[in-house]
Amino acid sequence: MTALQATGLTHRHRRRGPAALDSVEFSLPQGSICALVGRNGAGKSTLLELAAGVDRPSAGSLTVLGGPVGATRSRVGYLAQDQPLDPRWRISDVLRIGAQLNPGRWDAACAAGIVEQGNLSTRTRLGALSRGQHTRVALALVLGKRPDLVLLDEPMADLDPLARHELTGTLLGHATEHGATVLLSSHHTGELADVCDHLLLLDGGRLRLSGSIDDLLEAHLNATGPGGIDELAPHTLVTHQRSGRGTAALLRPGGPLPRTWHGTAPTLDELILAYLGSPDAPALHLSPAADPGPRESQPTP
Ligand SMILES: Nc1ncnc2c1ncn2[C@@H]1O[C@H](COP(=O)(O)OP(=O)(O)OP(=O)(O)O)[C@@H](O)[C@H]1O
Repeated sequence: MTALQATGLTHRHRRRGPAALDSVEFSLPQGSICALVGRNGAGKSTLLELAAGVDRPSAGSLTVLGGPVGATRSRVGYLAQDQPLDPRWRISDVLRIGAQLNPGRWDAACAAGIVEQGNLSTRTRLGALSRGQHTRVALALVLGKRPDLVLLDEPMADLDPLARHELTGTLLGHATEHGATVLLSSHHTGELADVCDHLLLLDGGRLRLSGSIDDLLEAHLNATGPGGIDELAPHTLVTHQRSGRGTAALLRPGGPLPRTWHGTAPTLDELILAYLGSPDAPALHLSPAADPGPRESQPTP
């Protein structure tokens, strides 16, 4: 089943303003853990807000857990970038409200466990917490709901490395145990390969890369060789650099490399940086396995 399906998804925050999302199309299989990446202002938060039902798309459609956004909201957990929790509340108030708002779904032990892991007393007021501790409590509220779809807007930004490690483990444990789908935005691209199996890369409101990370990496090569890029004509160049010894390129192979060239598999970090640094490289959308196969599209000027 598809957890999230966007068709022609377009959103303007102001009626005549620029499109924060422009004709975005993707489908995210249930159970996937998807990284949502892009530069500042790329449209990541906007996409998460639409999926969470905070805002409605200006055009196109978004299907969540097989239904319209409003109909499935009780099964969706959303952690916004600015978590709007009252600083006067104690942690115990948050856990109580979580239980009240989610009758029949609330996992008190899971929520309490996330709080305890951070050595936090439930009597502490939210206003007395550091940003990272505040994020931990907000995550307890989101995961305690046992959501089928977890939407996280830069959840790890304020966390120390150990807390990041612990909460990533908790998140993956939740996803595995409940077959939940996770969509998380992040600027920590180096850490995503260990956590995620799918990727959505947004740039200026347009989707530039989508698909399973394994398939996307397999579709690219780091190529180095003594000649210039004129020797790489059958391949789709994403980025290239001339150095003293020749040329280094990240490309989509369109056949074997020239004999004097050497190819290695890129890392996810290299792939993301290459696309972010090359706004004119053509987009690549690799559909989930059940669909007919790769669709390539040229960016619209
Ligand atoms: N409430 C709003 N009113 C008007 N424009 C907005 C609003 N929220 C976002 N935008 C604009 O929409 C575009 C996408 O913003 P969005 O917050 O979705 O980007 P982002 O990828 O999450 O960025 P960041 O990495 O900085 O969090 C930006 O140009 C931003 O200025």
